Amino acid sequence: MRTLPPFPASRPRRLRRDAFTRALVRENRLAPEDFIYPVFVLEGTGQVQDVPSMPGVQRMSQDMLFGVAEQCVELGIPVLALFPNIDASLKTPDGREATNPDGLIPRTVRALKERFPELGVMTDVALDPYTSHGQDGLLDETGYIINDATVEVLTAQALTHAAAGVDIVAPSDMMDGRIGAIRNALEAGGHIHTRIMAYSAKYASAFYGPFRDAVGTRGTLGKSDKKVYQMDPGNSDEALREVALDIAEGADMVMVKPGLPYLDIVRRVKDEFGMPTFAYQVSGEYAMIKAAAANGWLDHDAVMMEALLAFKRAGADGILTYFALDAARLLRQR
Ligand SMILES: NCc1[nH]cc(CCC(=O)O)c1CC(=O)O
Ligand SMILES: [Mg+2]
Repeated sequence: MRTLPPFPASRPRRLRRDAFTRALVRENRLAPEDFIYPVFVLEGTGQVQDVPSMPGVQRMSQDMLFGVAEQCVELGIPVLALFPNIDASLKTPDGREATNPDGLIPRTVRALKERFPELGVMTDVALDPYTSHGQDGLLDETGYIINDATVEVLTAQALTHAAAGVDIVAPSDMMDGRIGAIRNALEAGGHIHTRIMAYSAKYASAFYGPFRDAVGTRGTLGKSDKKVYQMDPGNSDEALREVALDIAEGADMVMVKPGLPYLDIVRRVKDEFGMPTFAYQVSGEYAMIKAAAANGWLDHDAVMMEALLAFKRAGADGILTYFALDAARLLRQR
């Protein structure tokens, strides 16, 4: 950092005096194009269910999702991220429904791409919504989550989504080597345009609770955790190794998750690799802001925009956020 002329030549407050100079020198800005909107999909028609731990978020059937997709297009939100709420009767220990070409997600992808070709669609590659135990992979007889056999299923799942026409697959499982396996299979299958957004540095976080309500894995997972594959919250250098591996294996974009408590990781990843870098403002972060605002303890819109701007300042190119519609609407009004 250059040495500055001392006070009173330097008066940093000069540039803060008026809104016009604040705007002129502002280093980071939010735009609707920064957002990816995660949505929860259900079977059926005309279905809309509130998620109590995520006020303002609803699971909905495909037909109800079209209205949301339309709003994204109107507001300039570039991508919808789909997460399924799978019927309990379809959950098995091996999560085989995840590779059903006529499953809920492939059908939803086809329907969305047909009606809204200009809207990007991203899908989650992971087994947790499909397994009867709620883990993101297959278990051995001791209950350990097996890596390589899981990668095979994830690869089949990603191919199923690609065949349905998805634009971006986003493996959120944290198995080793899955990015390379998926990339090779996509190339071999002629899906050369399918982008991979890798959940590269995904931590074993307690902030995912409300999401597990939304996809219905809170019950299946029970008291188990995901610490044998998701990262330890104490680690930072390890995130760089994870990101390096995913880039080497063929990730187009990388992600850090959760968001706000992990902005130091976002900054390190962006500085080290200069890759398109995303952050996931997860369900627990959303729920905290909603709960405080509902109590009148925080100003909802102000805190929402400040938190989202903080991601940009930390170096994120985009943010997965349940606030996408609200924030994009506010940005429109300004
Ligand atoms: N593959 C599971 C998955 N994909 C996205 C989230 C969390 C998203 C959120 O909390 O908003 C999770 C939860 C988990 O790992 O248990
Ligand atoms: Mg990894």
